[in-house]
Amino acid sequence: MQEVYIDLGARSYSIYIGTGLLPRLGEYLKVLKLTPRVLLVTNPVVGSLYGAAAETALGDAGFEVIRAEIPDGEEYKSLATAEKLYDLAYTRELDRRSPVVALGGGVVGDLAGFVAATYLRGVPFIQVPTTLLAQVDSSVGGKVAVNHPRGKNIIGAFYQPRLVLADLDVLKTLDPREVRAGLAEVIKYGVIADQAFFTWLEENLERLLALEARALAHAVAASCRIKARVVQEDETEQGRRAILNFGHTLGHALEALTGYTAYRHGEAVATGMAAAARLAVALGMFPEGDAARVINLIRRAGLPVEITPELSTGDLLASMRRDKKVLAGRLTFVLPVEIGRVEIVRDVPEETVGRVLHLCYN
Ligand SMILES: NC(=O)c1ccc[n+]([C@@H]2O[C@H](COP(=O)([O-])OP(=O)(O)OC[C@H]3O[C@@H](n4cnc5c(N)ncnc54)[C@H](O)[C@@H]3O)[C@@H](O)[C@H]2O)c1
Ligand SMILES: O=C(O)C(=O)C[C@@H](O)[C@H](O)[C@H](O)COP(=O)(O)O
Ligand SMILES: [Zn+2]
Repeated sequence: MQEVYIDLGARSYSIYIGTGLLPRLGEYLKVLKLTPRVLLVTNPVVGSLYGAAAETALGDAGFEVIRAEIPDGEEYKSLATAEKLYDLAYTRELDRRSPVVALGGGVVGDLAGFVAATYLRGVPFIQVPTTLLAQVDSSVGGKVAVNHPRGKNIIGAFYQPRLVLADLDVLKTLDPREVRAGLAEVIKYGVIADQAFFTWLEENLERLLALEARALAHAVAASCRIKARVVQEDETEQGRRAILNFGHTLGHALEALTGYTAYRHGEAVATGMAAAARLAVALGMFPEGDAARVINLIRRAGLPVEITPELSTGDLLASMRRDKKVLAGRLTFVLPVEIGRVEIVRDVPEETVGRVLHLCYN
């Protein structure tokens, strides 16, 4: 088992990564000084696979579990779904020390975290991420949110979990498409912060696609360490944290413009990272050979590097103008200068962005 500690003063916590952790969920919660009633938020897919194990673990430790299953899908990461959870929490008399436990991927985690941040102005929140993407990214760092129909994660908060329990065993039941989507965010860490990790990914990608245990453990822990470092430096994204948004300016536009149903988040980010690499080359910031390495690794992971043709450049630009990184109307991108280092670039000319987007249609 590996522990990654994220040092945020009073909001510090540990991320535990290893096998056999889900059956020990109750033990981990017991030391957090909570009241016994737990709201376990999951979805029908994860609930049928792991809900019973989580309930047994919590029950054995003396907790009373109220299980809430939200429908599966990004389109349900919404205020309407959150409202249903508020109703349940109120009806079942959850108090200020009743924990909300998210058992699922990033959709469950972001939504449950948003409810935990806002119900009674904040109750304890625990992340039990069950997708690769959630273990390497969404369960860590405290961004919780729901989507607006037109904009991704538009309604949200910074609200740190008290604990993250990443059990690698649960990744065995993931659909291969979800493994690939998770790898997009893993590749992101190599590009933004760690050239050696990027090279390791080039050399070990097939082991990860095959869910080889040692490779997975390394990739999850390395990713969490990078994310922890960035979040410790800039918890509420006043500046540098935005590097974690590499590939997301276009990625979020693709998700929102397709009604949150066409792309997995990781697939949209993969397309956005390929476009950002091309944009950095067009701006003379990033060597063409390095862009080719980034795009090639994304392709090898079975992820898209081209935009679905029916989305127009105009619609994409309009959506990207509403990105959260935009200040005073200036389009903002996270762009690589070398593998392992990115810069936050404001005022990228729209004409150049439009030209690069054209290169991204298949
Ligand atoms: N808060 C953050 O910092 C952050 C970071 C990255 C992504 N996100 C958000 O995370 C979301 C994407 O998360 P995701 O990729 O995990 O998608 P997801 O939550 O939709 O899960 C993907 C699919 O896998 C299924 N699933 C989950 N665990 C499983 C398991 N162990 N076995 C079998 N099936 C399983 C789910 O039911 C779902 O169908 C997006 O909303 C994105 O915006 C947030
Ligand atoms: O933790 C962060 O910071 C990130 O940007 C991680 C991203 O992978 C994630 O998709 C996040 O939810 C995007 O945040 P947003 O502020 O652009 O909505
Ligand atoms: Zn992301």
